Amino acid sequence: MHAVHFGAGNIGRGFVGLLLHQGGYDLVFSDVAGPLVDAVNAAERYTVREAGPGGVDHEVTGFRAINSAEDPDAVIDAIATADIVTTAVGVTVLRFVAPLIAAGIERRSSETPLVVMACENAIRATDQLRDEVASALGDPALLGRARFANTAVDRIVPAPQGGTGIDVTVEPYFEWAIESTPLADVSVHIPGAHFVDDLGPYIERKLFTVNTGHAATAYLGAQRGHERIAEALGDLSVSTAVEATLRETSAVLRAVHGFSDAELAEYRATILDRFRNPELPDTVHRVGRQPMRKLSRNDRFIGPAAMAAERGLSTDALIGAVRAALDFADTDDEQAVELQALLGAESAEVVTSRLTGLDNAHPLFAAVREAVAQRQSVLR
Ligand SMILES: NC(=O)C1=CN([C@@H]2O[C@H](COP(=O)(O)OP(=O)(O)OC[C@H]3O[C@@H](n4cnc5c(N)ncnc54)[C@H](O)[C@@H]3O)[C@@H](O)[C@H]2O)C=CC1
Ligand SMILES: O=P(O)(O)OC[C@H]1O[C@](O)(CO)[C@@H](O)[C@@H]1O
Repeated sequence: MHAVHFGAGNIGRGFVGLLLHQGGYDLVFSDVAGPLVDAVNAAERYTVREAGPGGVDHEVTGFRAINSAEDPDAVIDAIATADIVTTAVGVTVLRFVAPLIAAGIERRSSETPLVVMACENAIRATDQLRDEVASALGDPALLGRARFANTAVDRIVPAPQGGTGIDVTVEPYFEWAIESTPLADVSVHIPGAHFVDDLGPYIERKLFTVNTGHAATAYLGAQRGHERIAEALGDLSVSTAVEATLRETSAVLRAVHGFSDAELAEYRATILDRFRNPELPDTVHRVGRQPMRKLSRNDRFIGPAAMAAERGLSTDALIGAVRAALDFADTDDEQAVELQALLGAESAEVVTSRLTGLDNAHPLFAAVREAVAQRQSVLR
């Protein structure tokens, strides 16, 4: 059995690659970063080190890497005979990998369908990938040669702290939830993954708790001058605001999906403990990366805040986190630079609709516009 995984980065090596290896798949990583591809090919094994209580080390072997920018044909060949294709490249990059997956599907001769799963922080990321693959296929009927399953992946994998090796440090916790219905006629061996009929509640609970909470910690922490996530949560003003933000998203999750107060409270507490892990070298810059994506319509802030506003639930803490995100001016982050330029160039009304995709009649619009106007008054 073999799997092709796009994106040999943090989650690719530290989570998806590790679990596929444990499931018995040989791994072909596909990446566009030349030095990373070379480093993967120079190694016979790498270590995934779980940092924190109960953490153990895992060895990954049986892998190689292909530079898809230099040798796309080799990637297409690998997909043509693969059992599984996964991605962890960032949701905005899916459209660039889709043509390679489509070409691999066209080149397949096996009767067994190819399993395709996008492991990105976004709702229905695999559906987005499937649509891109469909439009890249010469004959749309060939889509029947693949099975596309949405997933929710959860493990904190910080960026490596210097060095050129491919070992990776992760938290001990992980969760990989996979939609089972599209996979009814194929077998997938991933130990530790769990298969669910309806992924909707899982992905929204994950994105609107883990990712809302993590990003809120990053933006509120950066606003108060903190560098590390664990250190930011040690600041009572940050932890109080983050907890209030997550109480608001929990209220939405309870209203929409029927989770109980007790299970949501336990989920929030576990997550905040994970963020506080002092052994994880995680920074506000990594967790806050790409603020425009994070402020988009269906993502971790505007998604739950819109759902709350539509139901007459409180959004004050979520708007506070959005206000902090608007302050995120990391000059090394392309989207942070673009965001600050947009804030300086356009009216609050225009910034709000471009950034969030909200209609100005939406019940959340005025509160976001007010946060934007506040940020602009500081900038001008
Ligand atoms: N790091 C984490 O803790 C988690 C990350 N995720 C999601 O996983 C995805 C990846 O995140 P990270 O691994 O942290 O980022 P990363 O930046 O460490 O890795 C992404 C990799 O994708 C590669 N890449 C970019 N364009 C590509 C292309 N066209 N073809 C092949 N490879 C390409 C990059 O060179 C890089 O090595 C994101 O969607 C993120 O939201 C999800 C859960 C946890
Ligand atoms: O910032 P992104 O790309 O959405 O993904 C990283 C996020 O995903 C997580 O791993 C949570 O699963 C956090 O580490 C982090 O907040």
